Amino acid sequence: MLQIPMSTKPMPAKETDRSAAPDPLIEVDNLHTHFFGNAGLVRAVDGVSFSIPRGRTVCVVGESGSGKSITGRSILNQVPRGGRIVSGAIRYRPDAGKPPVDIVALDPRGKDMRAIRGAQIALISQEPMAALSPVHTIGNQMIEVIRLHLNMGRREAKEHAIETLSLVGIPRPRERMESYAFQFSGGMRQRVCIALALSCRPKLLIADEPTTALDVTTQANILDLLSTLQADFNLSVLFVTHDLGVVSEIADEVVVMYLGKVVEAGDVDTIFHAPAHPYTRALLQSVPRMHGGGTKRLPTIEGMVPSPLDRPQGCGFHPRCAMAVAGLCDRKAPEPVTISKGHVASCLLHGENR
Ligand SMILES: Nc1ncnc2c1ncn2[C@@H]1O[C@H](COP(=O)(O)OP(=O)(O)OP(=O)(O)O)[C@@H](O)[C@H]1O
Repeated sequence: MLQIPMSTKPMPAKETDRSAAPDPLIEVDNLHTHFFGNAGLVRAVDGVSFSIPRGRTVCVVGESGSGKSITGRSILNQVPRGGRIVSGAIRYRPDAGKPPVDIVALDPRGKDMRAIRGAQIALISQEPMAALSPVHTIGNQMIEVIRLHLNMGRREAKEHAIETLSLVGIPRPRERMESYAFQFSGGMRQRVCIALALSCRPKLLIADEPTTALDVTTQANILDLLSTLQADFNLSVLFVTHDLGVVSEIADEVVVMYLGKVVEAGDVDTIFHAPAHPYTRALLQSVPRMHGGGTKRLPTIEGMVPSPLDRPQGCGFHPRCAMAVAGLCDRKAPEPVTISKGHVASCLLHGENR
């Protein structure tokens, strides 16, 4: 069964200026990231393409194992042990109008990638304790990162760290510089992680389920904070989540993944109100509604996500798809089809796939 937590607002709420910037910050182009384990090859990311506009939030959604996190790690050029990017491009354009840097072409441990990771592209994840050192004060951790990337002296870096803690809503930030991670509550600790991630004023924040471990009120506060910071710093955010309620509140664009592939992508209103892929429709139907649902049982998607080691032939979703056509969907792999401007779906029932 899908793990999509109850949200108080399952429908889109975000007002967005859609005069889209033509020059995206990041273009992921036909990316393949694989793991080479004893059990076999796992195509965690299997030909993924999408872009992240400047100052916008792109939410990546899908069931567990669909490749959301590994897509984020690939953009950081920090694939976990046993895996690597095998092909594709990740074009990063820090300066609009200038030629991009291909992150895939950079040595993951080299100087150029280290100058980007953490400073220009930063990560916050579900577990703040994993990102924070238990033996160094918050202040020292922030000062170290700031000095490493921003060429500041210790005193200037300290003031910059205090200012950043204040920006994320840490009370008495000068005093709290002396605290250790365990001395903060869960929500405050996630704020500290956001401060650490934003301390070098990155252009892209990769947020991997950052609110999943938090209670509903703290989650809402953190989402509000991210929206404010995004507007203040023209930050782009890649937000990885299971929770379509969260997506409805924060996304500009949505990328729906299944078995390592993008099955549908488009702006948030289109994905919520005119989804084209049966998987997206099934995900949306499985979200509990606060109003109008009566006592009817909630629909869920039949079946389990197949093992990545034993992928179905044809469309990966066909064994669970209510609309699958025998002899077609179990044989032919769908290509992405443009449904309307900015709206793409990979389904054999659409466009040239038919
Ligand atoms: N360190 C690893 N070693 C081997 N395989 C991995 C590793 N990390 C991820 N994978 C595999 O890559 C695929 C994609 O994993 P990923 O973590 O990106 O999924 P996800 O959509 O983020 O899921 P979740 O929501 O559960 O985090 C899965 O099949 C997973 O088993």
